[in-house]
Amino acid sequence: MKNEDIKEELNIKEEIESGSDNEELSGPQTDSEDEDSDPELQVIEGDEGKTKRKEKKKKSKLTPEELKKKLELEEQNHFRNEHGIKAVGRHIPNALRDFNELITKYNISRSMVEVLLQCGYSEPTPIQRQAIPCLLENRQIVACAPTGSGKTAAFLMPLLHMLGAPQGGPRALVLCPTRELANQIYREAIRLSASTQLRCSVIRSLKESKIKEREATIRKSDLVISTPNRLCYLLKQDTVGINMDKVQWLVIDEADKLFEGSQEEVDTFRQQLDVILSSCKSRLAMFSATHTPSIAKWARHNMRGLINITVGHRNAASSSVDQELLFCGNESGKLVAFRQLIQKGLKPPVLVFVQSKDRAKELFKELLYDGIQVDVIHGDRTQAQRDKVVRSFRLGRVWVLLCTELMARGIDFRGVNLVINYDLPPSAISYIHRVGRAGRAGAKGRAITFFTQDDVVNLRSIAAVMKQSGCEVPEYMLKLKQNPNKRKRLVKKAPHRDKISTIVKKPEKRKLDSEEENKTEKDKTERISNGKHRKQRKVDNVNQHKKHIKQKENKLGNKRKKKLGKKKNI
Ligand SMILES: Nc1ncnc2c1ncn2[C@@H]1O[C@H](COP(=O)(O)OP(=O)(O)OP(=O)(O)O)[C@@H](O)[C@H]1O
Repeated sequence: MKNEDIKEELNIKEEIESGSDNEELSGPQTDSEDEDSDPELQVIEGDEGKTKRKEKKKKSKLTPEELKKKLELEEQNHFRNEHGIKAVGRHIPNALRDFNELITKYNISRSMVEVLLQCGYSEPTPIQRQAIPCLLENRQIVACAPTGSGKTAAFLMPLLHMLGAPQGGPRALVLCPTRELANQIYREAIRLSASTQLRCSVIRSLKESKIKEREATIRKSDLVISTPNRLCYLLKQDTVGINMDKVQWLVIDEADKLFEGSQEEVDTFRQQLDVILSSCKSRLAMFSATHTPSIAKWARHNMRGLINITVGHRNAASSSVDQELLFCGNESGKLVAFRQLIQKGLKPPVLVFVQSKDRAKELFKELLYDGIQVDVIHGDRTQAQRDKVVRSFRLGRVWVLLCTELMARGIDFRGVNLVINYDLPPSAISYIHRVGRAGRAGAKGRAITFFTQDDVVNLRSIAAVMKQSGCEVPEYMLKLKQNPNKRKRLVKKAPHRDKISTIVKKPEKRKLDSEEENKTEKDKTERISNGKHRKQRKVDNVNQHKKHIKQKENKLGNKRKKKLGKKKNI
């Protein structure tokens, strides 16, 4: 399947991103400010066809300085091509050759770079090569790079350098969609800021009793990490005196997630973003492994001097994950297939995705006594339980972690060998993030996606993503007919599936039970009152029968008396 088809499948229109050199941070940009209408705009990409187009440009004589610039640009183009980096915008900073350049060119302290090396980061990943210099040169960016490619350090590293010495009070904010991810980013921030005096904090608890305490911590922090909900809640508290005036940088991780969902959810996030942006005048950077038209449009209109960075193919699954589809027929077939995988021997850690909290609970009940160290995480568990499960999984105490979409984005569990999509993901975007929990930081991983006859509607887009990342997919899947309306509905509401259970059904009893359940209250009272009538009728009948016997007895008695009387009279 061609690249264009995949974009169509993902419902993603290729948009022409624009940039402006104007360093003002807000105010709308006109749509005419696109790359074609701007002769100064650089388009740097891994596609040779586009570079050839540039060669056709006027062949005027260049001054030595212009020639030097041109050669440097060509060299940079080549370097970016080698690393699959595409950048669109004006005056794009050169990509990093190595971490040493941070010291020589950007004055980053040697101790900070040494921390990177201690973390095992011997050389920058492609997204780090391009995003770090952009942020260090104060450019607003929208960055799209594969799952597990080091986007977190790509924004934390420059933020921590730019914050410099601690000043007490938030000057950089990182927003992300889940608390688990916020905790993870916080941990990475602590690790990377080890050589500094900077204070980092994550907004965790919103219990009334804890607000004051949390507020005090945040007031002292230089870098704050939060979900939008929690931050907005804190900002709305009358008592809270968090000053956001000093915030210079706002980073939105998993940005497309916060811009997706129902219209209501998107509107809520945009309102939250407005609240946050109105309380600070910061520069903005957005990161994700997937990119949608809505985010491109929003960024084009709200981010001045924007640079769009893409690594590899946009909206592609990580090429280091070996992906396969497994037809299971129906829901009970899935459980059989899962148990067969266990029998063959699963190599932990394994992540298993299901579509809802209820299904996560059902599958957990089923697997609890299967002899594997299994646990479950979903939105109905308390924060303490969720934290404990994540910790146990990281420590290897839990081998198989059952989870919902909650864990699909951003979560970095070292060495996840296998991701099982027990339920087919609702969209290709969700699929990319779920399978991206394996095969991180260059490691190899595997993903198995179960599907049944009912899942065919979503299969083509997922098969297309698989094919693009080099996996084998049956040809017929790429030609399956699609129903866009049904697909959209599935993204909003998970399809109905039979309960995950191997408990043997007792059809007769179950039928009676379900009949009972289906009865309305009126039916039930009618039945009760009918019952009463029947009982009453029975009593009445018995009484009548007794009366009748008595009457007969009486009659007989009278006859006898008369007879006796006659005899006495003789
Ligand atoms: N330069 C580097 N060299 C080696 N490993 C790195 C480097 N940068 C980051 N990593 C490691 O790569 C792993 C994935 O990084 P990270 O979680 O930032 O990925 P991501 O791109 O944000 O993924 P996702 O899209 O799933 O959120 C982490 O374990 C991190 O420690």
